[in-house]
Amino acid sequence: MAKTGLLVVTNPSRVARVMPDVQKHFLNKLYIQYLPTRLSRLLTPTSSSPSPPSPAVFSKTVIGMYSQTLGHNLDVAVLLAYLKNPGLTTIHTQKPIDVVFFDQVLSGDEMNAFLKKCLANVTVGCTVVSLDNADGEKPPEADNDERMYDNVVLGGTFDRLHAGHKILLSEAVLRCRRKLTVGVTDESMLKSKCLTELIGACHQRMSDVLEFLQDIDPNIEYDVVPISDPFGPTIVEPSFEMIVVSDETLRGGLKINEIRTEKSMKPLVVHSVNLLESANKQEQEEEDKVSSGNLRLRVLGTRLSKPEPRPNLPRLPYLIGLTGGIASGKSSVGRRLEEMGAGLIDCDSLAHTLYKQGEPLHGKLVEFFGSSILDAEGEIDRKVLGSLVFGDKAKLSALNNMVWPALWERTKTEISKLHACGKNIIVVEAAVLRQAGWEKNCHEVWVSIIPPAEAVRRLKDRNNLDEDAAWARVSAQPPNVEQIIGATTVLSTLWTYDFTQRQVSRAWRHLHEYLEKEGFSQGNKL
Ligand SMILES: CC(C)(COP(=O)(O)OP(=O)(O)OC[C@H]1O[C@@H](n2cnc3c(N)ncnc32)[C@H](O)[C@@H]1O)[C@@H](O)C(=O)NCCC(=O)NCCS
Ligand SMILES: Nc1ncnc2c1ncn2[C@@H]1O[C@H](COP(=O)(O)OP(=O)(O)OP(=O)(O)O)[C@@H](O)[C@H]1O
Repeated sequence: MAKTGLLVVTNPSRVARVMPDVQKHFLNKLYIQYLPTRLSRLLTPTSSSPSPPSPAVFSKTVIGMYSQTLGHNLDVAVLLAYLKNPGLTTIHTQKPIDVVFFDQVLSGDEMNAFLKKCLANVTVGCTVVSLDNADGEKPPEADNDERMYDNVVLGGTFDRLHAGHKILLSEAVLRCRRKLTVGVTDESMLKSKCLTELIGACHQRMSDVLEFLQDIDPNIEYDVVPISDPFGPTIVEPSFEMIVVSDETLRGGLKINEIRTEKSMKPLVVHSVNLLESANKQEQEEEDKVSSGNLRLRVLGTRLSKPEPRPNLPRLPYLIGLTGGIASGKSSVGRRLEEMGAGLIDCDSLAHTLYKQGEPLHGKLVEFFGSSILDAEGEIDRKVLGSLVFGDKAKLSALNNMVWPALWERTKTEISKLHACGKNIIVVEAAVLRQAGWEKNCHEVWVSIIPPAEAVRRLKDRNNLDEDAAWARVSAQPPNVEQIIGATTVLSTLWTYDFTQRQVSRAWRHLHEYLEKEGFSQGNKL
């Protein structure tokens, strides 16, 4: 079950040291509360100090704490409400806390008193752990930019909210007194992003941002809005005072100010944060910075969802429908799976055998389309047939209605043959898997994707098509976002052959783990 922890730190430089102990508790979410004044202050509050420091002084501390949790695969949220309002005596979290860690040795009484008095949301069996870590590391320096603003703004895509995003959002919250507006890019702005198909829906990203913000400081007003250009509300709303950007988006902030000045609006204070570098690059294809693109790359070849139950199918042979757009690399993925031990059926090649003279389909097609589709030897000329159906929906659908059922019958025969030869996992590679409704005949679907522009490039190379003809082919197909709906595994052949191989190996390994866990093997070799 998902577990949530709270790490109470008195020395923020010690987070990295205590993380391995925290990890032993199998958490998936970790709140961090930095208490610059000692715990005893929270337990026996006196009147708050006459002039608490500006929360902005904690900027480097907060950034430092996020950096120290990198590589631990945990959803971390550094709580800011208490740092902004030292008079608060209770720590609020949206998720109930199952375990509280302290970065210092405390008595059982002290820890239980903290649990009772200072935490608003704990589970019934919440436990406390005192992590014995000697002092040593110096706390980070305070930030000397102490300015705060009533109205702060920032923007982003915020896919798979990561530590870089959280730093940016925290910088805004620390400096915001009243209202924070966050622009979240809608689908129209994502076309050029790598693996754009794997970016979450705009409403989901907006709700993740809002949940994070309400966790770290529930005491300011949030307005999270979709944006469909790089400026969002910043060029129409005069009340904004400060914008938070990073080194890489600084130019966007400056452009906003150019436009505001042209429109006689006060320019924004542009607060820029350094890019957070990645601590654990897992693939050489990843960027050096912490990024959503890296997280999307890591998803390739993993299991995205549980397959829908298929009570209509025998448990073995286990059938994987492999599909994807034209030139997306289906065949090369299929071949790799075959090398790893799967049975492979290439429906495209199989279809060609059905067109041969003597096959029932041959006669049916001649009857429907006429003998003009035959070549001198009496074989069906697929090019001529293609030209008859291309651009004529009714004819294309008539052809499909003849070919698809016959092709699935032949596929079933091939499946039986491969199973009889000992293949318990069989890959059915078919470009038309979805359109023909064959996903229901398979236990699960895997999809290979590449950006449309790359498909065009490959078609020009491989099929000698000109640019327009290549685009016509690519555009006639269902887009990648539709192809991946319900797929358990997504792969992409956009990078090197070696990276494709690593994705396929990962997918094959994860599939075996899943099949073993679900009892598909029943003693059979998979
Ligand atoms: C057009 C914009 C909003 C699109 O956002 P983008 O797709 O880059 O968002 P993404 O989710 O990748 O990142 C969001 C923000 O976090 C920053 N960020 C991302 N990774 C990191 C990191 N590792 N370290 C620090 N900051 C990071 C980005 O630089 C960006 O500022 C952005 O690029 C931009 O130009 N921002 C400046 C202007 C602005 O904020 N406009 C909207 C105002 S509502
Ligand atoms: N990293 C890569 N992994 C696999 N294939 C790649 C890669 N890079 C380029 N390609 C090329 O992409 C082209 C398309 O691959 P393939 O024939 O496997 O696709 P396909 O989806 O089966 O195509 P189609 O449906 O058009 O028959 C091939 O020419 C292949 O060499």
